[in-house]
Amino acid sequence: MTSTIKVAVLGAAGRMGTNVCAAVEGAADLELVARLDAGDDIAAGLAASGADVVVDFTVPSVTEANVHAAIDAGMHVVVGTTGWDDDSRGRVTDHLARRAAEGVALGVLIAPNFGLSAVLAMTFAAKAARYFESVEVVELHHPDKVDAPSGTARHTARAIAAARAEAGVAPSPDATEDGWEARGMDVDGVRVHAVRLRGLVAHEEILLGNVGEQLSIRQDSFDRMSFMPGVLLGVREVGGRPGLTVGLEHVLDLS
Ligand SMILES: NC(=O)C1=CN([C@@H]2O[C@H](COP(=O)(O)OP(=O)(O)OC[C@H]3O[C@@H](n4cnc5c(N)ncnc54)[C@H](OP(=O)(O)O)[C@@H]3O)[C@@H](O)[C@H]2O)C=CC1
Ligand SMILES: O=C(O)C1=N[C@H](C(=O)O)C[C@H](O)C1
Repeated sequence: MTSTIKVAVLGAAGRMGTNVCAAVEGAADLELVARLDAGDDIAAGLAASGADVVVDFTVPSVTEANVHAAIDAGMHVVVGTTGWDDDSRGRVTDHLARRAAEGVALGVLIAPNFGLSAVLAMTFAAKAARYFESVEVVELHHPDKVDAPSGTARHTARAIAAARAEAGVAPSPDATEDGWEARGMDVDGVRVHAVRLRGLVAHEEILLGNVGEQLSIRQDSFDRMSFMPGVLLGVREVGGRPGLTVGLEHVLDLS
């Protein structure tokens, strides 16, 4: 008989956390052992839970501390929260290496987006990026989102920039002088624009242009249920992937 994976959810009362708790409870091979949220003692709650895997959908200001607490507790981690950069990811990699040296092999998966449509849109955009003179990213979200641009848009822009650099493609042409906020945020040389609109959930469009033609790659998450298959896949897979993995595309083997 195979044993169930015990799961603790951080940010359990939030928009994503609520859905994750329900998805875990609905999966026969998973067991929800803790719902922790703001005001809880995360380290004590994790220690009491006996979780195998911790899922974090909290806020950018606390997610890194939560991940380190989970690693200290000897638990694998699946992270959907945004706000990560090279420095914070590096500290997680170092912490995992120290734990591995102690004989505790743990996996952390940080995925800016767990939606299949979003992961595929990012992958297709990176593949197309070398063939177009211009490329820009537009992300569109609900107005209760605390950060901008989205983690997905940053991840998309980074992947596009890396693909263009590898192919030796010139920067997108732009005659605008410096200081024009309307041109969006420069993420590794790719312009990213953020829309906040009541009624939206999570959406992204990547625009690629050449003389006389345009390719638009668009994905829409109309419901947070769209993220759940990816989250559950991450929970099932993270224990078999020691170290830090960034992006669900690596778990899906789309890279
Ligand atoms: N990777 C992906 O596929 C997706 C990622 N996201 C990201 O997930 C994150 C959460 O989004 P969303 O659910 O919409 O946000 P919510 O604000 O609805 O949920 C966040 C929850 O975390 C709680 N929280 C705050 N501080 C702590 C803490 N120290 N410990 C534990 N819990 C805490 C909040 O409590 P309180 O409200 O009381 O402060 C709240 O209940 C965001 O970064 C978002 O961008 C969202 C959707 C998909
Ligand atoms: O806050 C959200 O809602 C979302 N956040 C993630 C992001 O910033 O990319 C993922 C998705 O876009 C929904």
